[in-house]
Amino acid sequence: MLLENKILAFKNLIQEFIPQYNPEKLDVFSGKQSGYRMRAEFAIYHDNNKVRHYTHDAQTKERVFCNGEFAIATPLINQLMVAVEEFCNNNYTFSYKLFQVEYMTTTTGHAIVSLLFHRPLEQEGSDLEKAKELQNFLLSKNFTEGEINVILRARKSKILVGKNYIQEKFSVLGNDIYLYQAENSFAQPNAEINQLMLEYVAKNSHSDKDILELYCGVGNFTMVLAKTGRRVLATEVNKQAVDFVSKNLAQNHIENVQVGRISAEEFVQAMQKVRPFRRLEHIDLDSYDFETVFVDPPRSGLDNASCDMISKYEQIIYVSCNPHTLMPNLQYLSQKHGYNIEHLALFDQFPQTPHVESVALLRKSK
Ligand SMILES: C[S@@+](CC[C@H](N)C(=O)[O-])C[C@H]1O[C@@H](n2cnc3c(N)ncnc32)[C@H](O)[C@@H]1O
Repeated sequence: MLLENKILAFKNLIQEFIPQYNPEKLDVFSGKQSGYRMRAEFAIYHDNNKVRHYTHDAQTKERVFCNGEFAIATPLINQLMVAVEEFCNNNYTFSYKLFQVEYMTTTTGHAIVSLLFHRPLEQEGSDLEKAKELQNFLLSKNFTEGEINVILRARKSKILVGKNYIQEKFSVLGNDIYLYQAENSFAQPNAEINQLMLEYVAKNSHSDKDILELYCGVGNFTMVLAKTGRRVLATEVNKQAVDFVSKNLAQNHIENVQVGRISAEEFVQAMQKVRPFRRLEHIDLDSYDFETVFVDPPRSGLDNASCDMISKYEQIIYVSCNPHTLMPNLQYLSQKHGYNIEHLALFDQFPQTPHVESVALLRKSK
């Protein structure tokens, strides 16, 4: 889908849900049209003892084979895909129950290749050996000077050769940010656009008081908010992601952030003192003086209780990957809680697809 059409669709939603906002004030950020996807997953088709990567066409739902020809993915993913097929086809007794392969890459040249099987894995035997062989085979191709990590997964078992995370680097308004991105935790798929979003947030989140962050993942935005706010309380439901926030804070020498492993819905209850949570025992909630709330929810957006909770604060920064849930949330926050929508920005994080990312800046009307 062309960017112009996405902008038009976004502006139509603005007019439908928040007609008080002038759509011409929409900022638009775009980047590379191909080679932008840092992570991708493919299903595996078995064809006469050969494996083939495929995905589905979004419109026709038909299988599209894409060995090395998945234009929106990074060149490294495409190179790895060809090599993984070569290895699997030369080792078909290893790959015969393979059903999915996932690739994660960074701009710094690191990669994780995860192979998912419908069969038990031999932890000590040939599967471990094959995983090591695969890693050596991929490294021998000299696609990158970075690390290549290999993971085999099956029901209730996993074989790891290397690490389950890779280090990404962003440069935001002159500051370098290092970010471990972990297998099985969320990572923004488009590094170029993520960098633009980080800069946008850095420019618009200055606070002399504290910042509350919900849905922080491994701390992608947290590292920026730590620089723009006095203190940050970041929360996230995924345990592995929370562990990586701590690692990311440490590698960036950040000390003004606390992290809580709690769902956004439970955090609403914690703030309303409905019940105490052992997982928040290390945090003195009453010591925080929040001025800004930063949210980056999944596609489902925020429920009304979460909107009601965050509406106690002066400023809201809302990052969304789904305009169809963002807009009703903005309507609710402005109509029920008197927020002024100061700015909307659209980021073309997923060129050649209908999806967009957007950021809304809201402030309590005086
Ligand atoms: C769109 S991702 C954003 C992550 C992070 N802000 C980033 O930029 O990488 C949404 C995150 O919300 C987390 N999540 C999903 N449902 C949640 C919930 N009910 N409460 C708290 N976090 C949740 C997911 O694990 C994921 O890390």
